Amino acid sequence: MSAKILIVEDEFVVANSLRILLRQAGYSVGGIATSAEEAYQNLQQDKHDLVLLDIRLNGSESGIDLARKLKAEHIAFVYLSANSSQKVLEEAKKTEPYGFLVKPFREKDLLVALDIALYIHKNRLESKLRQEALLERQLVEISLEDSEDKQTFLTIARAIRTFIPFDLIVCGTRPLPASRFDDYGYLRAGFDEYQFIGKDELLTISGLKSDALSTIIENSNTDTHVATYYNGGTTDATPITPLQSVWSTCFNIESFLVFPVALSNGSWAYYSFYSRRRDVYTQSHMALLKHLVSSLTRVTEKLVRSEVSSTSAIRLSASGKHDHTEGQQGSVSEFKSIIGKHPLLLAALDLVTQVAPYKTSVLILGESGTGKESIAQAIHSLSARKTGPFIKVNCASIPASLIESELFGHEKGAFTGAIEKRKGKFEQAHEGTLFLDEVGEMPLDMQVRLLRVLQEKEIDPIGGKSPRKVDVRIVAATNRNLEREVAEGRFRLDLYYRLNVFPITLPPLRERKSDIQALAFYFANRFCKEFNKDFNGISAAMMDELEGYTWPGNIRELENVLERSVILNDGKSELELKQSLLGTTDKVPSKIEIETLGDVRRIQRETEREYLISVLKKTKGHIRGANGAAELLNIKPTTLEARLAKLGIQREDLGTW
Ligand SMILES: Nc1ncnc2c1ncn2[C@@H]1O[C@H](COP(=O)(O)OP(=O)(O)OP(=O)(O)O)[C@@H](O)[C@H]1O
Repeated sequence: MSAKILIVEDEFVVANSLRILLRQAGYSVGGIATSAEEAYQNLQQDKHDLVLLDIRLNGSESGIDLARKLKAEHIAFVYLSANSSQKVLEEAKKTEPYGFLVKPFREKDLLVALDIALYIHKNRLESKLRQEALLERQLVEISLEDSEDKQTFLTIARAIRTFIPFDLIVCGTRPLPASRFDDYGYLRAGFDEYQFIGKDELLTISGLKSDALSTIIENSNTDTHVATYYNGGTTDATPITPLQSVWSTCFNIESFLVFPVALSNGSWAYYSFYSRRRDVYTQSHMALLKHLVSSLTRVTEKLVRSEVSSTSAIRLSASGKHDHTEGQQGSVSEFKSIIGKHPLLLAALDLVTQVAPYKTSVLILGESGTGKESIAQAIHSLSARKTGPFIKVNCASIPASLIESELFGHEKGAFTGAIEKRKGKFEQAHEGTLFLDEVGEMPLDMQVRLLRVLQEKEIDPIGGKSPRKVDVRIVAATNRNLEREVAEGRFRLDLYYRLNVFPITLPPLRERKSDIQALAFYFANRFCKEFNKDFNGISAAMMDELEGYTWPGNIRELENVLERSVILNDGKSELELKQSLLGTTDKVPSKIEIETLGDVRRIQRETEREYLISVLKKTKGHIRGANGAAELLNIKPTTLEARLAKLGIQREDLGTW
């Protein structure tokens, strides 16, 4: 059955020619609307698969206003606009369109954009519906479990977090008498680590006296309405209550969302999701909660102990002594080697758990060394394909002439030098995951072939007689800005959309500096074990410098710095930087140009080289034995020899002593 499309366009001539074109291409056109209001009526009367949307429309609402509603209702839409100013594009981008075409466009571009939009929509919708059904089932199961209230709330929080991100989740009932404060919550302290926050904790963290908190509560009996809040403003202009202000200030909150649930005894329970990031909450989060309201009510009834007091208030049992930390870091074992608790990292890991079980293609974006490969591996390990192969292809390192045979394989004799049949990476990854690293570097002609494989799910080995079916999940990664690559003609738009079904962006290390210490200790421990040395901590000066540096090479660079520090350490004292990261000591010229990751690596190598040469000079070139360089450095002679070879250090470099 052909997809049904609604055209929302205020210029009749344009709309009519679109209608003709779409019908010729085999689509069914449900109607033409000239304003957002008219479009809305159309959509309520009739189900459409996709909306083609102009930004400037008749009436008070723009295409972008309409898009927000479409997004909340999971209706696919593609913008068609003559307006491509940066400001409009940015506003439009926030609505997460399925495509954007700038008028005038070619017929071919429109048809490709529609094909891709419908593909993405089908994939997103399928995974969303499966996930919603899963969450609904989880909530029902939680409502049947026999556990204590605090634990029940934590289980609810854990189930919801991949759908509605939060750094702090709070629940409470209203009306709330000033004499009693029953709200409580969990602060997310790691991927699966939560800290309980009740009245005592809030008083300690806020520094408020009990009386002051009571006054705040008296003035905070919120109305029973749904709202999202952005950095001080609210979606419906309702003022933030003093109590919400306290939570926000104490935990550096930038945006929050409140969802009330009506209880059978006439009172209300409130769920508040707080985030340290701006503009996190959207209408689609609200739509999800509304969709789940019956299972959420059921589980909330269980959560709220019906202890009807004289004021007929409901009490949430959050009193008594509490453990401060519930759950444990890394209970999802696939994440055990992914260190960090920064909200940006946790948000990315939540997306990983959300998408991993499905076959959906994933595009991992992030600068070099941010952990893209580690995340690709976690996606594989969390999927049903985990027992199948995980095959990596680095698209940047294969010469253009070999990439086709590398990916698709060849038959014996297919070309000069093909002395035997060879399976390509796609076939090797059958029933597993193919990780296309640095996909932005793939030559354009290979992009066409890759797109065909993704569409047809079959490969054509070079010299083969017929195509072969392959069942492969694609996870691609790039450190390039693919949108810019598309704009500059180096990356195909259709492949971009096909790969970008589920993007996950990893933050650079300089944006998650609070993780540097944990990462540094993790790497220090790992390398000390590897080099068989005792770990005696990291000096305060070194830690200051690690935290002050901007890390152009991200986690990989930090890992290298720690490896070098461990090698250069005597195994008896704290780790130190033998060379400033900022290149400020006299060994490195102060006006050193550090522009690329290559520069960073070069400087690291030079520093290590100089240090090892200076140690070897002290030992008069002796590596082994008592007072040899290996003993001074407290590493195995074979390890030192391997390092010397890697750094190209030879006897001549030591000069005379
Ligand atoms: N969160 C993390 N915790 C601990 N180690 C990490 C983390 N993220 C990455 N690493 C380590 O940092 C190094 C670089 O990570 P990885 O190779 O996954 O980065 P990448 O983004 O794929 O790099 P590139 O773009 O250069 O291919 C690896 O040794 C990896 O194990």
